Amino acid sequence: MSIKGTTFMNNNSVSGVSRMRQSQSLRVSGRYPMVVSMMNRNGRPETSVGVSVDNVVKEVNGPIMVEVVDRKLKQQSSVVVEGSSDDVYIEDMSTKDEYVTPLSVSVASGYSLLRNPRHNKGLAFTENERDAHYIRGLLPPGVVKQDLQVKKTMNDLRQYEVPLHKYQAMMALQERNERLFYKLLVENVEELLPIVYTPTVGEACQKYGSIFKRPQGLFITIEDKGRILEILNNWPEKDIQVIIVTDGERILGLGDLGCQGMGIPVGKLSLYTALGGIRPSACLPITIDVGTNNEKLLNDEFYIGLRQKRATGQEYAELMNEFMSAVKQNYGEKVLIQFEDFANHNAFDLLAKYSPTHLVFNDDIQGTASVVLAGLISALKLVGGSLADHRFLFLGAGEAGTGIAELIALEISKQTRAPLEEARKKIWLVDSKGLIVKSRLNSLQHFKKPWAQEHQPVTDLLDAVKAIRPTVLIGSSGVGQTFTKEVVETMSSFNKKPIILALSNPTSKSECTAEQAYTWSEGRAIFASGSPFGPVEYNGKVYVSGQSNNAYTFPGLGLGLIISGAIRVHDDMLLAASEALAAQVTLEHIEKGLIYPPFTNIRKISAHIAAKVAAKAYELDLASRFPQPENLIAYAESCMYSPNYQKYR
Ligand SMILES: O=C([O-])CC(=O)C(=O)O
Ligand SMILES: [Mg+2]
Repeated sequence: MSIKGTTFMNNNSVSGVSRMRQSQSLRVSGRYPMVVSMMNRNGRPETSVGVSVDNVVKEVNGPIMVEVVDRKLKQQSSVVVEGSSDDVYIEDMSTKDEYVTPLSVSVASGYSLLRNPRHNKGLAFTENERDAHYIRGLLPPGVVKQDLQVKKTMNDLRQYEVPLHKYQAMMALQERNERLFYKLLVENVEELLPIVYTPTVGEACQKYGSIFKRPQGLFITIEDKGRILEILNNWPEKDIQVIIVTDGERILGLGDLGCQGMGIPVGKLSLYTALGGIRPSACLPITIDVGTNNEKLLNDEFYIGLRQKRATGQEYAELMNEFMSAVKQNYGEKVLIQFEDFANHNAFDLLAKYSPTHLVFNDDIQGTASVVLAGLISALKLVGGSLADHRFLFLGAGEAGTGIAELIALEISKQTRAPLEEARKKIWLVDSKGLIVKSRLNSLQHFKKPWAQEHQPVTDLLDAVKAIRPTVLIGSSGVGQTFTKEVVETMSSFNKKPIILALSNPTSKSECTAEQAYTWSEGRAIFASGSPFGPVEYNGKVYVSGQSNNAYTFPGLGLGLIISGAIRVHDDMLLAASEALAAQVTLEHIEKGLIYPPFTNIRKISAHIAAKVAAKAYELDLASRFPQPENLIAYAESCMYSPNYQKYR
């Protein structure tokens, strides 16, 4: 063996040190930014020439070659690699030996290795690994491949009939063997998405107090004021790239679940890894607990959050401000913060306040919008016309409703060069008080004001459908069964192919089911929903509907922001994400009435979205990683975390 390597682990991030010989080629690979430095014998950065990395200390994203070409390089020099614990490895090009740095010499071994979900492989540890890492005898003698583990675990999961039990089994797997969890998820995405994500995650949040086993993210409470930085430092990972944060006030359409909203950031971040390829150690779920106004939870003996009413106003704002500053201070300006499931009265303000200074986006306002716009672009291939030729009616004028409306208006305005105010006139919103019209202007919340149209008051959805005669009906109200038979029939009476999107989650909050949409429209509706529905048979024909859920874009959007080192999110990036997603819908899908591609290919879809988003970041001068890769799609793919086991030396 020609490299005498030592590696050591500190808080799960890894440094690999390898002594260099003269004229030796080492290939250092890592999927995400790592720092590669040449050191001299005193442990100082080596400045002598002879190393073909252009800088002595270099931040790189993909595999790089560190090649020693000059005999002047001192024998004692070493290459030091610092990166994530997941993917960094060093390969000696002359011998083709591969060294996986995370598990060498002094890293977790023996029993603690089996208890470390990031490195545990269960029965897949080879004979050699069992000897090298002191685990012989701690496992039964059988050695199995990861593929067989996947097969067995899927068989086990399918034995459970109750979705929540499958969810619990998946969470237990994630805490036992992270790579196996992700391999299952990546390879069975359509089957497992409804388990680790919507709709089952909604039920998991409702029962989170009872099913909670181990912390999967950080809890920061209103009582932690002044100590947020300290709390962030308690998290074992330091190199964080994505944070999803909620305060639990509007979890899906289920309302205020307080601290139990944690299931949402945990579930969404597992999709960042499975669907977008962000390495798990770079993902941090956070729940801000300022109390809850949910009386049922406050009186529930198993509730795990603060037992107090929600803090509001200045107290709330100060906590969020400290949080946002601490995150930036700790993880730098390129950490992505995704706001998730905040109530309307905070969501818009937080986004407006922190967009100019932080890399933030709100998934419910912006993520959902980019997915819906993509679906509409596809649907137009079925119904004809351009966006500007259509009339849109929303039930629900909160985050999703106004967010989608605004992105549609932006796209119309871009396509027709009409002012935004003109474009907005194609879009009508109904809230709990009826159609949003000018006469209500004074009493409207600020985010609804741009949507007040000149029209006489209309108090309910059915009358609004009759009055506006929309071609597209979008539900984002969080109230189930509001697209009644009469509403769908009326839509179908003046549209050959009414576009009906029932976006509210989970399934119980869907404005109508797929079956209702197809039956009541006599098979003519172009339908998609936020939570998944199975195929529906109507009049001897099978209808498959799409899932119009932000899960299609946030993983790819996040990946694009990360690989370009974006420092801000721009609306044009959301439009780019929509266009990239719509471009993945083939004629074959369209002919089946599908306005979204299947989730099976989601990693490829995410790479395309990431590439378009990253390209936009470079174009808008918001990127900070240079040089810009030539082929952004291939680059995005090469950066993705692989759930396959690594060989341990
Ligand atoms: O989580 C989901 O399925 C979509 C979403 O963001 C929401 O409904 O709030
Ligand atoms: Mg959400």
